[in-house]
Amino acid sequence: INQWYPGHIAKTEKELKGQLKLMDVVIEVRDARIPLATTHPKMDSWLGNRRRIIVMNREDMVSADDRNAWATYFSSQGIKVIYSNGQLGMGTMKLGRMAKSAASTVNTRRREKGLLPRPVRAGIVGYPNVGKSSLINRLLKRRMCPAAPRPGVTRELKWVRFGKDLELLDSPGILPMRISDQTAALKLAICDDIGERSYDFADVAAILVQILLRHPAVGSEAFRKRYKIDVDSDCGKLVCHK
Ligand SMILES: Nc1nc2c(ncn2[C@@H]2O[C@H](COP(=O)(O)OP(=O)(O)OP(=O)(O)O)[C@@H](O)[C@H]2O)c(=O)[nH]1
Repeated sequence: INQWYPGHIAKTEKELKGQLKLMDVVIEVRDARIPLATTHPKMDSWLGNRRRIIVMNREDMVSADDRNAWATYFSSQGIKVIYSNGQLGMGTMKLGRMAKSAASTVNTRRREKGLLPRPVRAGIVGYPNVGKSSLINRLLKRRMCPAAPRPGVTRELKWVRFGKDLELLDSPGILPMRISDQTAALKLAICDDIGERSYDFADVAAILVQILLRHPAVGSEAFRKRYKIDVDSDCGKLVCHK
């Protein structure tokens, strides 16, 4: 899987850091199928002491067992997660409430300094194509940002009021992709979270088949049933060819 141009990564990183500075609370959207592959190792250091809420989007694409397992995993690290469906808008009201309460210290501090309270500023960030725009549209119940099934379509900066004490950055912050981690990159390609031009479609398909053949819940029997092909000792490439 190809690396982005270094210049492109540096620009995205700079843009993101500028946006993060403006946020009281950061809503990080991940793909619930591959939550560890849809974050960046530098995320913690970029956040500083800003509060973070992790949104596991595309909850419709994972089983209840997997949802519970990930929730347990994150809560053991003291991280709050919320599941959402950007298409149907599930989880968005709760997210609004969580964002407000996560950043309530902003106004405690302002009051201590004798300042009037101001709306809490929340921003949505995440990898390309994880569902950031869909989620913002759902939160705002309007189609403000273009939601497209194509990675990397959004830009520009504007705050939008959400209720009387929350403001939302209307354009999502895009995390620069960590393509140097090939295991993560492969998962992104498989889940269609990365542009098709960045990888060889046939190679990724072959690896996916290989993974599925070895997976206890799938295996060669599933291939036999679904595609009516015999795949016992075949490699992924051969199965794709069949
Ligand atoms: N199945 C499913 N699809 C979703 C969900 N949320 C978003 N999508 C779809 O995922 C695709 C990407 O959604 P976007 O909202 O454009 O993603 P984005 O993160 O804003 O993408 P960029 O602006 O390219 O960074 C669209 O085709 C959405 O319809 C969800 O919860 N479940």
